[in-house]
Amino acid sequence: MVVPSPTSMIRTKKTKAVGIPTIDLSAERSLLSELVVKACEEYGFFKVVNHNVPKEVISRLDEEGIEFFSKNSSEKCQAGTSTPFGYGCKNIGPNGDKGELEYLLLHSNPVSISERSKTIAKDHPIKFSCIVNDYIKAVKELTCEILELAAEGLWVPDKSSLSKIIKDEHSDSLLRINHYPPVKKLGNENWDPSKLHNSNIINSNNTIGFGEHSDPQILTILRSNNVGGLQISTHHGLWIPVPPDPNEFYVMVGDALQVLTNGRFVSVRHRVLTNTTKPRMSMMYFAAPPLNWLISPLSKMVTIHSPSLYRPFTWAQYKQAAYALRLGDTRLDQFKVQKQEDSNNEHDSHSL
Ligand SMILES: C=C1C[C@]23C[C@@]1(O)CC[C@H]2[C@@]12CCC[C@@](C)(C(=O)O1)[C@H]2[C@@H]3C(=O)O
Ligand SMILES: O=C(O)CCC(=O)C(=O)O
Ligand SMILES: [Fe+2]
Repeated sequence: MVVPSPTSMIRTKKTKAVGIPTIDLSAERSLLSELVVKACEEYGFFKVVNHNVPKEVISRLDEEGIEFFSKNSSEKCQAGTSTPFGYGCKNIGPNGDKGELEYLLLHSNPVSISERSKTIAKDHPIKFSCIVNDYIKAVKELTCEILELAAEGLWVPDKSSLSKIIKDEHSDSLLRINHYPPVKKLGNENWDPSKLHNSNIINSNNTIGFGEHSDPQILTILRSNNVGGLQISTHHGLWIPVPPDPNEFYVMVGDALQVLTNGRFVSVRHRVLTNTTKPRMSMMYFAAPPLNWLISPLSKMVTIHSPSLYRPFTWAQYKQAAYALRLGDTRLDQFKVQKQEDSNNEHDSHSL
């Protein structure tokens, strides 16, 4: 069932109740597929409960994250500076984006994990890789289950047309563990508005942990400790705080799924604000296609009345475009099919 969770209910100025959908995966399948499609259409975001990811798989990765981030900075830097994989601190991506966080970014490939484990967990690399692999295996199964439900709900003839992209052995999926140390509220005596310029301070209480963006991949499966800060933007541009829940997962529609569904699902824009007293730790599985996978709307999503909105591109081309842009940029614009009138106008202006 989709039930707006009471803690996530907030009221806009027009006193409209807005709640994040929660989907109980133990419900009946035909109902579930409808609910997944509805949540993906309305928010591009929902929470799943009764997800079958074992508690120990989650708690063991949690412990590894806590142990790693409690090390001193020179020890953490030995994990290799993020280019893009390894340890990163404050710098997000290659184009000058910054946030009040540190993170570990890993490729989901077991060979890559095994290599990275030697520098991330020097004294127990094999244990660390097993814990990471177990977590990835479990969340990958959850991702495939959700993608199969989505395909069923969209009445796509081949129910595996989305999940098979993630199941491919060359899938470019990633795992990221983010750690947001608390950022103290500025006392009035320190309050210098000139310092606001170009900084991550958005008001006197919170700083930006991770700036507004959408995830480029197909689906993101997110889990965090009990400290909030994540916010999602509704299709109307309203920011909704997401209540933290260490036992459950949140699911986000990414840009690639927006294309595969020909815009019926829209990737969710989100951001993280830091807490003033407590550290937030979150872990994201970014489910992605193989690099050479050609991404274009599923044929069922293209009709005479809803022609393809995007031109086909490979995941490698999309990644290249994403990495050439800033975090908050809308990268999909570059891949949109131009409307007939636009191209006519363009033609007119050229011929002037
Ligand atoms: C600024 C950037 C960081 C990012 C790559 C990018 O150029 C634009 C997309 C960003 C993002 C957001 C979701 C997770 C992530 C790993 C990804 O695939 O795209 C990050 C990239 C990153 O942190 O390297
Ligand atoms: O840390 C979070 O809760 C979300 C981080 C995020 O959006 C990302 O890493 O892409
Ligand atoms: Fe994100």
